[in-house]
Amino acid sequence: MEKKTIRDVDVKGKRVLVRVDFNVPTDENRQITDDTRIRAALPTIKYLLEQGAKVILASHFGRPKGQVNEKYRLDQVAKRLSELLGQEVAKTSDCVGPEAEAAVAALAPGQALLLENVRFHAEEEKNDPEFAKKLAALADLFVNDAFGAAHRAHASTAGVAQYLPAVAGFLMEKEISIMGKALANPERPFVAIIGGAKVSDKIGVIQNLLTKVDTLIIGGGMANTFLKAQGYELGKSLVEEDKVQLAKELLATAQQRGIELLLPRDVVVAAAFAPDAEHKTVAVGEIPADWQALDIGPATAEKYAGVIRQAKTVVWNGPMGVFEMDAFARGTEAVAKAMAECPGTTIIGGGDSVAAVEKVGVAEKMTHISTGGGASLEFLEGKTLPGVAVLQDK
Ligand SMILES: Nc1ncnc2c1ncn2[C@@H]1O[C@H](COP(=O)(O)OP(=O)(O)O)[C@@H](O)[C@H]1O
Ligand SMILES: O=C(OP(=O)(O)O)[C@H](O)COP(=O)(O)O
Repeated sequence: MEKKTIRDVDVKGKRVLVRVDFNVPTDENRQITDDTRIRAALPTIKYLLEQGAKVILASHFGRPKGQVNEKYRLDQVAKRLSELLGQEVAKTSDCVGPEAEAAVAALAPGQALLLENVRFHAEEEKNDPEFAKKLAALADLFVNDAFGAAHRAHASTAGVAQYLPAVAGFLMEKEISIMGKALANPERPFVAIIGGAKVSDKIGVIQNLLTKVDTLIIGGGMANTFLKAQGYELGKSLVEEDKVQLAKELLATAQQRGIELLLPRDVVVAAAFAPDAEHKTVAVGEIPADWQALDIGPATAEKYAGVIRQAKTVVWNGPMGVFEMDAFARGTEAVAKAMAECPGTTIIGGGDSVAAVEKVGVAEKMTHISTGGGASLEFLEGKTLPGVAVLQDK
């Protein structure tokens, strides 16, 4: 369903409440270590300012559990945003109440302010209607640009839309249109690569993708459970014993539907789960009893890369191995490089895979890198995201 966006409404002179996801990583000195999410919201913010709107930004930051916590104030974010916009962005010390109301009343068209962390109020995550009403009372229009938080049915992501007309910002529009098109109407061959630690985290994603893709590539720790389902011995590798039966069913489903499901044929095994552990490449049938598989092997990586390069649409979520340790990062790097070489639509679904493409230095080569980890997973599961559902249809 196509959603109305800020292009479809008149915003001139209006007070516009924009929910953004400024939940950025910071270091121990509260300095922002990656401002991607702030940059990603700039097109929406700049457009609204240029159109003469009064822009009121709201975001969560961390998980302060409904209480004021100095560690989770948004001052650094307001500072960085001011630098990126080239204009001062005021910041309030609470997201509702007299100070916030006064700050909004003082806004001129073309000015922006950032409200304090909405999660300082327990009512936010409870999606409390009275709290949503207070937030809504600050504005004339609600714009949701927080794709990364769109899987949360909270007051500032969903509740406010009960009281204000609600439309999508440009980031939200981009996320749902690129990933939506890939799922609904992909150019084929459509290849999905799913990795990461556990099958249990991605059951829904695999099930949904098995109704859409031509080829499903599986790597990372979760591949072990599938290999176990095929009868291989995995030694000390991470295997979810209680998911082996499910893996068998998923393998059968793929076969029935004529979907190619690729699993590792060789793996890098290590004598211990450590960066400097002794390691070697073996065929999947030859994993020593005391060793563990921590990466896909070179033959598997080459096979996967070949399939990825030929694809017209590729979606990737989750690393192929323990890529944080250099010795077990080759498989993930090979997938990242193949994605960069693929001339089709290439989509990275958040989480660790984003870190992997950045490490390899190929982030700019991707068609789209989602700003949401959990949100993109739920999107790929085919779920309706609450923060999207509340927006007006076109
Ligand atoms: N073979 C493996 N054995 C153990 N852990 C693995 C293996 N392959 C990948 N991992 C781990 O999986 C983690 C990422 O999993 P996950 O959180 O599911 O991915 P994402 O964040 O991309 O969704 C990484 O920390 C990585 O080290
Ligand atoms: O960082 C986020 O999620 P992500 O790590 O899954 O991308 C979002 O800002 C959502 O945060 P939350 O998981 O505390 O609701």
